[in-house]
Amino acid sequence: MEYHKSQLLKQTRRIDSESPYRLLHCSSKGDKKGVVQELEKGVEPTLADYDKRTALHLASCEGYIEVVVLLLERGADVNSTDRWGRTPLSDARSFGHADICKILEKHGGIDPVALDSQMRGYEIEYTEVDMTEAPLLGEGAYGEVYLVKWRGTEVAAKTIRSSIASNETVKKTFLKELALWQKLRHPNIVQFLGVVKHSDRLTFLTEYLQNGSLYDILRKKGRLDPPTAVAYALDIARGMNYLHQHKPHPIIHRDLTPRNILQNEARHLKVTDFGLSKIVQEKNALGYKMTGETGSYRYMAPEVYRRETYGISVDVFSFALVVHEMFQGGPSSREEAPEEVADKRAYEDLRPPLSSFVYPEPIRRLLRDCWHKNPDCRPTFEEIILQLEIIQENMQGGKPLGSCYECVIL
Ligand SMILES: Nc1ncnc2c1ncn2[C@@H]1O[C@H](COP(=O)(O)OP(=O)(O)OP(=O)(O)O)[C@@H](O)[C@H]1O
Repeated sequence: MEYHKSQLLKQTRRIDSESPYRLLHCSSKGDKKGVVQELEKGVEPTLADYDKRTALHLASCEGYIEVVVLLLERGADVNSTDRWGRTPLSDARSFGHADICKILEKHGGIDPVALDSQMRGYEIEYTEVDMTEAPLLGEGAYGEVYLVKWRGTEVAAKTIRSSIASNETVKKTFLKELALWQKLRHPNIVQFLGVVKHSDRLTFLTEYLQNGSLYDILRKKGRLDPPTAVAYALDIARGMNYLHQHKPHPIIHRDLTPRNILQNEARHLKVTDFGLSKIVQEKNALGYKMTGETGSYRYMAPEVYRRETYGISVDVFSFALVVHEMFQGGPSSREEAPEEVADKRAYEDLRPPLSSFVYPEPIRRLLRDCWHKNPDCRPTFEEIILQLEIIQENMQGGKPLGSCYECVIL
């Protein structure tokens, strides 16, 4: 950026060894020794030039990692903003210094510039949403969901608890996930509509799905008949395939459960709340924090539970458990605590039973592949869709599906 160059030139001209601005000069040159000398002379690490640019801004945009660490250790303000409203993290991002970004983020660094540009285009005026006497649709780990009217249409308003949203890092992560969600469009992905501006709480709108969650449906109806279960499985797999094939990077849901799958009036299922599970509901003295462990225990892939590195196939594992529940009418090992179930799956390789009375042979095969203990052996959603389409065709064509005694279609 041009202003950085002219900035450096101006600074170089006016620097002499006695000037406190030598701290800025040394930081912009990566001269760690010089920075130490200046700080030891008593120059404040928060010193800024007339553009309000600090030593941390300069070291961050020039990519001097050691100087960045040193300045942070000596009390530099990680979120000081310059005349253009940029923080050191904004600079490190613009110049592609990923390592420095990580360090700044670890110290609570935020990037208001990026957030602003992400927010633009999907902000909804508070006055456009009538939340008075809005009926409550449900409550989850992050907050409540209300049925509201926006531009004459019924939509769902998700409010995020202030105990979560008041933590700047968590809020930033949330907004980042929402910015990503905003770009997605697929018939099996719940449509994100926007973030409500000037609300006293962090609130966002999504399309409203009249029939509620798959969790509610299974509680009401119990076991689904095989053609319905296969049609639902296809809906979920198509939505998930869209997420996994997202460019430039796949989107991992991390918390695919019957509660995060909703049904519309036409009885099609749509996946919701992906990525939000990164913000785990674990409270410490500072509020909610993020940990490596994400998602609900009952549907958690063993590698996630063991806190190993993981990839997109964690969602395939969860998908298998959701499909299993649709045929069975609810989760297996209901009496056991979810964490205990996850523990047994991770360390004893335990999986739910696949009775031949309930599960047609091709479904049994598919589920075994999908919850395979080796993540690399699990099929992709693209492969799952192909298999489910064949199963569906055979059902519609009246071909016997194998040893599912209750559901052979003749
Ligand atoms: N877009 C929507 N349309 C209709 N109902 C919804 C919508 N979003 C959520 N709900 C209802 O509100 C309930 C709470 O949703 P929320 O996403 O906050 O939590 P959850 O998914 O049930 O649980 P968790 O937060 O642990 O994932 C859901 O179970 C569902 O019944």
